[in-house]
Amino acid sequence: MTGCVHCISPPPVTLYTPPRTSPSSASRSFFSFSGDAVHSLYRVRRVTRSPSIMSPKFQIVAAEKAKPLKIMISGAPASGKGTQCELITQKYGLVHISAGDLLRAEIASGSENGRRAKEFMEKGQLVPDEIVVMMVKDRLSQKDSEQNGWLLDGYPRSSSQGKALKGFGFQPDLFIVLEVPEDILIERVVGRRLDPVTGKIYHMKYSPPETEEIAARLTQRFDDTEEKAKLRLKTHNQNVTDVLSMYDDITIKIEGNRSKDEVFAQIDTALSELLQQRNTAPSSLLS
Ligand SMILES: Nc1ncnc2c1ncn2[C@@H]1O[C@H](COP(=O)(O)OP(=O)(O)O)[C@@H](O)[C@H]1O
Repeated sequence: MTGCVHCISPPPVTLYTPPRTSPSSASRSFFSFSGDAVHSLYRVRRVTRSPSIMSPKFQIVAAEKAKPLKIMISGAPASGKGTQCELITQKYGLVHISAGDLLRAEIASGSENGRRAKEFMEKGQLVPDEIVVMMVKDRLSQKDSEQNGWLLDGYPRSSSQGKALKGFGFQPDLFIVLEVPEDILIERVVGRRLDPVTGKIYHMKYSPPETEEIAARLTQRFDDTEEKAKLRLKTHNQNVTDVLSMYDDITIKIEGNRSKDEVFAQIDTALSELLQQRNTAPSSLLS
């Protein structure tokens, strides 16, 4: 990556000046925080010509964005993935890529792939790889995902999908697995509703809509009935062990049967630690 002294963008960048006694540390990275959001890591290195506008000998010569975070999240139906994804993307600025949402968009488009996908989704089964794999790959390859990092939700759900992901060169940094007891999952699924206007997810018992107006427009996913949720859960249980075994070394299991803030606090800690590790290992980070 190349850059120039005038390319200091985005703005919340702080100069790092290494101690004079340690010339070897003239190249280093650090976090740039703005409000609540972790924006990026930037490399600061020594420049040979010292321009007059900046008195230290060190300045940002390239607003080089370090490798963005690549996170996967998994969990049974209604384990809280959607809610946590919203909180994660708000704070970390990652692109949320939900396999289920991509498939629902495909159905809504009226395409042949969408029609076929719906047949499997109705039965709570996995949609065949020939439909899902390229759909997810294409989304991961888009510029925003490459630049900002991604949060992959509901993918991979089988070892063949995991292998395909690896084959395309997508290597996640962390695999978050939400664990929730089954009886609670079913109750969560049947009470779940979506506000099509705001995209907000409600639960008729645990987080009911604020107004009558919102209540009147709420929709339910076609596969959020008890019968279909049980089928989805069965499919999930059949596949989860295979997928977990592929990502043993980067998996964190989170107890999902807590308030959304408590669950997020655990995830947030893991992500902050991950970023911190990168901060203290700059060479591997920026290579
Ligand atoms: N990676 C995937 N591979 C195959 N089918 C998928 C995948 N992700 C989602 N689906 C299909 O979409 C349905 C809905 O998925 P999703 O929206 O993630 O909800 P949930 O995880 O609550 O079942 C699944 O039951 C399955 O039929």
